[in-house]
Amino acid sequence: MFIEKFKVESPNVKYTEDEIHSVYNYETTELVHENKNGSYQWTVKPKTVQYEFKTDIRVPKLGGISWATKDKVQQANYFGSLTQASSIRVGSFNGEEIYAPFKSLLPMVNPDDIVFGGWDISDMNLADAMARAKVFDIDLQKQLRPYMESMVPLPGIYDPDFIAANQGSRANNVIKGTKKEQVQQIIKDIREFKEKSKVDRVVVLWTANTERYSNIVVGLNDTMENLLAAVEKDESEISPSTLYALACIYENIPFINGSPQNTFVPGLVDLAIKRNSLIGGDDFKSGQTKMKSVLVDFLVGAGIKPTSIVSYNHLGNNDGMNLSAPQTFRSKEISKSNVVDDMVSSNGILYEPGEHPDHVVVIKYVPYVGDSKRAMDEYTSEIFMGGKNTIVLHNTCEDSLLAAPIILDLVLLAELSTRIQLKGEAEGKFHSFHPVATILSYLTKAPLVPPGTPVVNALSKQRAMLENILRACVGLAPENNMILEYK
Ligand SMILES: NC(=O)c1ccc[n+]([C@@H]2O[C@H](COP(=O)([O-])OP(=O)(O)OC[C@H]3O[C@@H](n4cnc5c(N)ncnc54)[C@H](O)[C@@H]3O)[C@@H](O)[C@H]2O)c1
Ligand SMILES: O=P([O-])([O-])O[C@@H]1[C@@H](O)[C@H](O)[C@@H](O)[C@H](O)[C@@H]1O
Repeated sequence: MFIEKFKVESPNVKYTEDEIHSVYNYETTELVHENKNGSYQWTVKPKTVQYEFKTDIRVPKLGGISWATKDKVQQANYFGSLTQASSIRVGSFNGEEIYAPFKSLLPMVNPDDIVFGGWDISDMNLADAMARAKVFDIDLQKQLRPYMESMVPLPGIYDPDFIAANQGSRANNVIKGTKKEQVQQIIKDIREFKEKSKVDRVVVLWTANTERYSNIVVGLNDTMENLLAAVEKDESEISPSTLYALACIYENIPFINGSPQNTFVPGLVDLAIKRNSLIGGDDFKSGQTKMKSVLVDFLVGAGIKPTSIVSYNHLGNNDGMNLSAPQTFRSKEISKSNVVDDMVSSNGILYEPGEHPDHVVVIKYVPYVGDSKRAMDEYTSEIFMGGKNTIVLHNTCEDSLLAAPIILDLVLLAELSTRIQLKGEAEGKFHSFHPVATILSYLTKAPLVPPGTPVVNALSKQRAMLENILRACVGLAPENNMILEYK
């Protein structure tokens, strides 16, 4: 059964006009590794830590359509969005499992209230850009055109050294000046957008081209002080994405990197932490990699040993054209390759220390297929008694239609997470989550995490983490799938 909304009645949950306050017992474990009588022993101690959560439920104002296709009249939807189109289990009723919308857990911005704006190094209006992208059906494009042709991107920060040379022909809408002046212009743009649109909050995402990795140089971008000094000196090795992120951190506006490059150089992470300004990324987890973080988790979790993973895809959109350059492809190859590391290292029965599957990533640019990405994967694994198992997957999808709902979720969840405060029993006062937003990891290929903390890529764990944190905010226990009532 499916219900639209619910309210939690518990001594641990209090609803006021402006917030939800919950007291939550976090069940975790404390591990001790000690030498006992000459041999080391691991001791696992169950531990309960009481937290309090406060969620501001005053949802800010961040802007229905049908169209004919060759098959039917298609209604607009948010399929592919975790917050808008997935559900959570709230319990059992008369022997029936009861589910509710994921978004019913906590008040979230209504996507229809989002006002869009942004920058692009191309001055093409969004209606013509929509036509150039060839993603939407023609009847939908015709209906959207009146709303989009007046939307022209603000000039962007362009540096040909960081993206493929083939992008140069579209760079006719760029901010001139030094890097410091460019950052100041982005700040000015943000303030003017906020004033003109009358929105309450702003979230900025990098949905621009994949850049090459920035070189991490001691004295340039390794610390906050060095990075800011480098901007003052107009140092060349500071990428456009890092400059946009810097502007957002100055304005305390969440900045999320939807691409694989290392926008968040160490000095920028330092600054975000110092200013408690949310940063998140990297690289939207939308298709082939999302599947990989499910399949490898399943295989390793089943005691089957993946030994070879080959991920090939070709696509013909502008992203694919930009990725046809070695230096930008390398950024994507890194984010698509590291996604199995946590799952492999979780099973010392299958893998020796340091052992990992052969893993190859190939991306080719084939203009004819446009946004219809064709992904082909081959997973070879060792099974019982020396057997071999090979799984081959073929996956065709409009790459942009997979990414758009991910982008929406990143905006909504980043905004929501800035309204959550928490306090451990040993802490004196409430505080926000750590500004490096690990909570967004379900949506990214290469989750950005606070320095020295674990990276989790297994999709089921990422989703459970996110759902259970939001459940804790309304005093609900983690979903443990035990359903002991029926056992
Ligand atoms: N399924 C997906 O579409 C998907 C999945 C994961 C990651 N990504 C990443 O998302 C990003 C965008 O993908 P896309 O398919 O929309 O690409 P796209 O090429 O269609 O759009 C990128 C836009 O960014 C603009 N641009 C480039 N440099 C800029 C700058 N410095 N400032 C402002 N604008 C700039 C380009 O002119 C272009 O219009 C890429 O990095 C891609 O790797 C996409
Ligand atoms: O998300 P995913 O399908 O694993 O990875 C995709 C790549 O396979 C594709 O080549 C690239 O253009 C997209 O930006 C996206 O990163």
